[in-house]
Amino acid sequence: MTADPLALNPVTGIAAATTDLSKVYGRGDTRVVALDRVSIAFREGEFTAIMGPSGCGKSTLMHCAAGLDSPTSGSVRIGTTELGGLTDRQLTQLRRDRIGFIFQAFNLLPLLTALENITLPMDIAGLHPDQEWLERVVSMVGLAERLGHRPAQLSGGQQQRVAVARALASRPAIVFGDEPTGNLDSRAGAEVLGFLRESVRELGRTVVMVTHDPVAAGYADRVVFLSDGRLVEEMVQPTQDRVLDLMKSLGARSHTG
Ligand SMILES: Nc1ncnc2c1ncn2[C@@H]1O[C@H](COP(=O)(O)OP(=O)(O)OP(=O)(O)O)[C@@H](O)[C@H]1O
Repeated sequence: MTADPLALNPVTGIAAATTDLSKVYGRGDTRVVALDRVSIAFREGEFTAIMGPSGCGKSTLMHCAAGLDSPTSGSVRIGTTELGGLTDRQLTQLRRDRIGFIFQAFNLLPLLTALENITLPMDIAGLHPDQEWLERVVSMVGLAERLGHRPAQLSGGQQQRVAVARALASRPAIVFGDEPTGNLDSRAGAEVLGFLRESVRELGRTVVMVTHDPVAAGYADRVVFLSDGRLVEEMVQPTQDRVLDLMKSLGARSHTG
C-alpha cells in the first residue's frame, strides 16, 4: 500500500500532491504506461525539479498535477481540493486562480505590451490584479522599464521574464514550469532560474519545474527523478555536480537492468 503523502498534514503545508497517480495512453499494441502509481507531495514554499530520461513521464506528471490532463487512476490535489471531483468549469477556474504556468515557448501575444501580456489571464477572468503584488513581481523580474514594449522588442530572456511575471501575477498557490529555460542561453536561463528561486524565497510561492538540465536543477530545493513512469530517487539541496553523478548512476542502473 502506498502511504498517503497528505497524511502528514491534511490541511496546510502541501501545495499539491498526487496519490497513486497512473496515466496510460492508448491500448493494445500501442499501450504506454506514462505514469505508474506516482505519489508525491509538493510542499508550500518549496522549489522542486522533476528530472529523468526522455519519455519517462515528466511532462505527463506535471500536466496531471496541474489539472491540464486527467489521470487514468489515482488522485491529484491542489491544496485540499481533490481535482477528480471538479467539473470542467471548476477545474478551469482552479487553474486560473491558483496555478501559474511557464512553458518552454514564451507564448506571449505579439500585439500586446509586456504589461498587457502579464495581466491578460486576469483580464480575461475579469479579475483585478493586486497592484502592490504586481509591482513586486514586475520589479523582481526587472521589467519595470520595459512594460510598454511588445514581445518583438524584447530579448528571449526578457520575454521569458514576462512569462514568469504572468505566471505569478494572480498570486497562484503553485507555479508549474515545463522546461522554462529550454529556449534560453545560459545567462538568460540563469536569470529566469534566479527569479523562480526568488519567487519561492521572497514571495513564498511553490514552484515545480520539469528540466533536463542539471544546472537548472541545482536551483531547486529538491530534485525528484522519474524512470519509466515511476519515482526512483529524490535529492534534497541538490548541486549541479551531485545531480550529474546521480543521473550517471541511474543511467548505468537502467542499462544493467
Ligand atoms: N498523448 C499521448 N499519446 C500517447 N502516448 C503519449 C502521449 N503523451 C505522452 N505519451 C507517452 O508517454 C510517455 C511519457 O511521456 P512524457 O512526455 O510525459 O515524457 P517526458 O519525460 O516529459 O519526455 P521528454 O523529456 O522527452 O519531454 C512517453 O512514452 C510518451 O511517448
